[in-house]
Amino acid sequence: MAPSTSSSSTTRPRPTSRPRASWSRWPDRKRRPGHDAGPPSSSEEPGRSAILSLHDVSKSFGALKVADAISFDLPEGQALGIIGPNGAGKSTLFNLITGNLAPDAGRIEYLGRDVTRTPPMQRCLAGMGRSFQIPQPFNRLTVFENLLVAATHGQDRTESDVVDDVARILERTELIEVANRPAGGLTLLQRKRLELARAMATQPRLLLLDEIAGGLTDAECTALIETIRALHAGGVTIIWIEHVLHALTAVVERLLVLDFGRVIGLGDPAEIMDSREVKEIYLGIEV
Ligand SMILES: Nc1ncnc2c1ncn2[C@@H]1O[C@H](COP(=O)(O)OP(=O)(O)OP(=O)(O)O)[C@@H](O)[C@H]1O
Repeated sequence: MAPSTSSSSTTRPRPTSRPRASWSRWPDRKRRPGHDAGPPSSSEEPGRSAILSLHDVSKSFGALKVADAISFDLPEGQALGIIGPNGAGKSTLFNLITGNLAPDAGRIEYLGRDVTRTPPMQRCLAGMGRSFQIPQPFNRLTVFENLLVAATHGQDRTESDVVDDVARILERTELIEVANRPAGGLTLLQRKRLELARAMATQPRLLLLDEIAGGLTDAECTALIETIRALHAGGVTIIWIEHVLHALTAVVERLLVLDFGRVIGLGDPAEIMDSREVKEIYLGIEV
């Protein structure tokens, strides 16, 4: 499919009980980028420790290899874009990073700790936030209530503890005007904003965005880019899977290209977009 939008689905885990992680208070969420704890992994940028490192991570579904010895470091504070043809394994990679899938081989480090077998909820509590390709808010709850749930679920915070945070997020994601509207009645752009806001309400240090610009008009996309840019400027590390390339390259500092579960390119966005592999495999241009 041409790089623009995508329609394949991703299953969202629904809140169930309220698991208490033994290290649910780790790390200190007040710390900002550059004040990391734990032994740093090697990073491609000297002086910036890696918030996330993958070492030869592999995953197969039966005979289909969807992650093939994937390795990379993500320096804290960076925005990394992930592109690749449909079925390349991009959402699977997110599921491996967040713990929704277990790798067959390899190691994943987050904030200097081995989290390869750590359950998704504990990774979320440690600051991994995620938006899903298909927004699935609680439709009968208002926008505000959706954010209250996201901000308190599984955490030691009550609704009154999070009200100020939620109000700030409503402003930053431009949802204030619809705060008291049921999520089921929102436009697509508002649903995308709510998806972003719900991820932000979990207080992420690392924010994973899965095709959040898909299906938006150019004007809506521009508005969303500005919101994501502002979040990134506030210090949040981002990994963003996107087929809307102009949106992605307006924000990210590095691009990773996946094809059949393999990393076939990683580096400066302009150089990556100009590479033969991307032109031939992803853009379908004969070089
Ligand atoms: N749970 C699963 N069981 C079996 N096959 C799966 C499963 N999840 C994904 N796949 C397959 O793995 C491959 C990679 O899927 P994935 O959703 O990660 O690709 P993607 O790059 O995100 O694609 P898109 O751009 O269309 O969203 C696809 O062929 C898909 O059909």
